[in-house]
Amino acid sequence: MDGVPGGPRRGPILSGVKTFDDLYAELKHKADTRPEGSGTVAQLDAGVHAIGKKIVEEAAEVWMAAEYEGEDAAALEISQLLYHVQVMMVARGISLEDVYRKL
Ligand SMILES: N=c1c2ncn([C@@H]3O[C@H](COP(=O)(O)OP(=O)(O)OP(=O)(O)O)[C@@H](O)[C@H]3O)c2ncn1[C@@H]1O[C@H](COP(=O)(O)O)[C@@H](O)[C@H]1O
Repeated sequence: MDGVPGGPRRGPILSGVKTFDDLYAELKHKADTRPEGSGTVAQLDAGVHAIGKKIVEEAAEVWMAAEYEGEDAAALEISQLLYHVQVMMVARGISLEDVYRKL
């Protein structure tokens, strides 16, 4: 996603790895440009209700993986939950700064 406005930003620890901020910039870019075949665009078109259901589903998968599976499986589910939360942010026009201000 090099060349996408707003990202990528590489820190010393996560060199070469997509960060939370990178992903948000990528999803925002997808929303703005609506490329063919983008799952994110399909999710955005499905709407806030459908995205919300996906968040709940992924949150349950995080819980189950954390309780019954290994760290790698739990990390995968957490990454998917973060993705769907970001899709919701883009759908509702909530920026990273809006959220960071609440942390
Ligand atoms: N990080 C993600 C990501 N995490 C999760 N997902 C979606 O969420 C689903 C979660 O997996 P599950 O196993 O729960 O899915 P499932 O129930 O089998 O899937 P569905 O039938 O609900 O799609 C995946 O199938 C993906 O559709 C993601 N989709 C996209 N990304 C990243 O988002 C960016 C934009 O993606 P596109 O919009 O597809 O180009 C790219 O960098 C992608 O790597």
